[in-house]
Amino acid sequence: MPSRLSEAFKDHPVYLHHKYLDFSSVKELPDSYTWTTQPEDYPCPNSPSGQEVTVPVIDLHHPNALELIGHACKTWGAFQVTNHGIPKRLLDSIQSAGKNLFSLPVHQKHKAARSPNGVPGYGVARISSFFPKLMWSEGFTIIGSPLEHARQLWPNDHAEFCDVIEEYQKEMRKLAGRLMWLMLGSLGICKGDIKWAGPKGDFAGACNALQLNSYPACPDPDRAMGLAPHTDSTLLTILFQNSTSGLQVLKEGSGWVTIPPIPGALVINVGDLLHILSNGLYPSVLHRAVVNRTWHRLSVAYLYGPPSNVQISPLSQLINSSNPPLYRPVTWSEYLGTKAKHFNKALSSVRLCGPMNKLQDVNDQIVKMG
Ligand SMILES: C=C1C[C@]23C[C@@]1(O)CC[C@H]2[C@@]12CCC[C@@](C)(C(=O)O1)[C@H]2[C@@H]3C(=O)O
Ligand SMILES: O=C(O)CCC(=O)C(=O)O
Ligand SMILES: [Fe+2]
Repeated sequence: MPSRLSEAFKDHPVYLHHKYLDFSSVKELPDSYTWTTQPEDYPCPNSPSGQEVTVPVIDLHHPNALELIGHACKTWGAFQVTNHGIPKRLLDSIQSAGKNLFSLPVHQKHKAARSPNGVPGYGVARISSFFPKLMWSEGFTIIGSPLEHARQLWPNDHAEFCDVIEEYQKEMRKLAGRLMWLMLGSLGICKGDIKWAGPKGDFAGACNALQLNSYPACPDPDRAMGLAPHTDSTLLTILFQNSTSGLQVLKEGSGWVTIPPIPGALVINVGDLLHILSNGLYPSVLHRAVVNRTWHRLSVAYLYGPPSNVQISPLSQLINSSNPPLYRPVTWSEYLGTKAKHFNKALSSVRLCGPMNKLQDVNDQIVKMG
């Protein structure tokens, strides 16, 4: 069983046999990037009442932030936060760092290519192998220090990139710990209840991955897909998006709902491990990224999880005779391996027999496309 995050995929290599595209030179969408969709893939974008719906925007200094977050996790599995303490300067810097990286020539980016059974490096989303068509995006994954790959990208000139990434990781770690206690607090869980949060309750052993996503402007956006529908295999994900919209979440009864970029705000997604920890009370959110004809879009996802060897299972405080545990214990590394093998069936594959009609995993509704 792999014990480190960077080894999570060693038993599930992904070989993607295709030439990387120089997106900027493509004038017509190639067939391999053309997604054919059925009308039911696009459920009505507004609520049945005709009212516009959008995920809650929560000021972290609001006196009722805890309750607002609990409600957002239960009903949406996603929300935006403001007043989160991440300086605007750092958000601007991470955006420039991402822009510099993705605007390098294709052959240069390939020098930092992700290996088939590895996690860090440049490449297409790992979930690509589950879809017959390619996604109109490229990504760069960082686990721990960015140094090794940054050196391959900029042999003499990587210090600034590394400094920004390291500061971003440090600030995100603090924010993720804060959000964890707000989310857990809203479930009635207190500091002493989570042993792996460590003696200071700062989740010092938590693991993370940083994913930079680039979505170039696309000649035929209605037939392309930036990032296919998926849930994150995390406790929570903190997502920065530039000023171009594209992120959508699936909301029951409303269909795909766009999360509009708000300057300075960050998007928080509930991941599969929080789904398990909360025994399904906070369901992980199915989301995707669409593309557009005019604007380049950049997003930076901070994927946050427990120490890789800690077993995550439904919290005992949430279990009683009418609420039996719905999931078996699983480590983050093991779950990532399961996801690499079963993708949208990963959550059901760790589910214990239970009242399936009471709670359906969001992944069971995953949209068939391609
Ligand atoms: C920790 C991780 C979650 C992730 C796989 C990874 O090892 C690093 C990349 C992450 C990411 C980002 C884009 C979407 C996603 C589904 C993918 O293909 O790579 C997620 C993975 C995940 O949450 O399962
Ligand atoms: O680009 C986005 O908005 C979504 C990115 C995402 O879902 C991810 O990196 O896991
Ligand atoms: Fe995601």
